[in-house]
Amino acid sequence: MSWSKDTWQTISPIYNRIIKMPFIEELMDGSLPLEKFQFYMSQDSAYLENFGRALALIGARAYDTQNMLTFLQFAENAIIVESALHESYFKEFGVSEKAIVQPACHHYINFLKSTAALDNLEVAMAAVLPCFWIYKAVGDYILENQKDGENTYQAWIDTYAGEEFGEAVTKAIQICDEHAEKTTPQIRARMTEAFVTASNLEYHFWDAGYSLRTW
Ligand SMILES: Cc1ncc(CO)c(N)n1
Repeated sequence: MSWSKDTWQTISPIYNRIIKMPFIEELMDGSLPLEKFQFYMSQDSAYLENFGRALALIGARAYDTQNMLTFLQFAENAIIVESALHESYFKEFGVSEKAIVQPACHHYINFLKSTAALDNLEVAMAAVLPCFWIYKAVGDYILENQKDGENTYQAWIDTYAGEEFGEAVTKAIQICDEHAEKTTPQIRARMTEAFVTASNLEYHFWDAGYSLRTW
C-alpha cells in the first residue's frame, strides 16, 4: 500500500471525529454562530500567511526544480487565499484586522514552520499534507451532505470542495508518496508521525473556533 493510503487509514479516527464536530455540522447547515466563524476566520488569516511561509521554505529545500516550483506555487496560492479572505470574508463577516494569534493557531503554525525549517524535507512535506488533504475531504463531505437552500458559508465550502484545490491536493499527495518511497523506514515513520500531529492540530483549530479559545 502507498504511504499516503496507509497514513490516511492511521488518521481516519481523527478525520471521523472532525466531520462530527459541531463546528463542521453547523457550518454544513449554515447555523454556525457568526462569532465562531469570525474567530475562525481571523485565526485562519494568520494561519494561511504562515502556512505560505512554511510552503515557501519547503520549496527552497526541494531536491529538484520541479518540486521547488510546485511548492512555491502552493505558497503563492496560500497568500492568494489569504488576501481573498481579507477582500471578501473580512468585509462580509465583519472580521476586524490583525487578531492576536490564539493558542491552537499558534501551536499549529509554529509546528509547521519549525518542521519546515529543521526537519528532514520528507517529514516537512508530510507535515503540511493534512492542511491540503483534510480540507479537501471536509469540503467534499460538506458539499455531499448539506441540505439544499441558502448557506451563509457556501463560498467557504466551495473553495475547498472545488476542483482547483482538488488538483493541488492530488499533487501534494503524489509528491509525498514519491518521497516516502525513496527514503528510509525511519524517516518514513517520522513522516507518518508528522502527518498525525498535523491532523490533530487541524482538529484543535476547529475546536478552538467553536469554543472561542483564547490565551
Ligand atoms: C487551519 C487550516 N488548515 C488548512 C487550511 C487549508 O489550506 C486552512 N485554510 N486552514
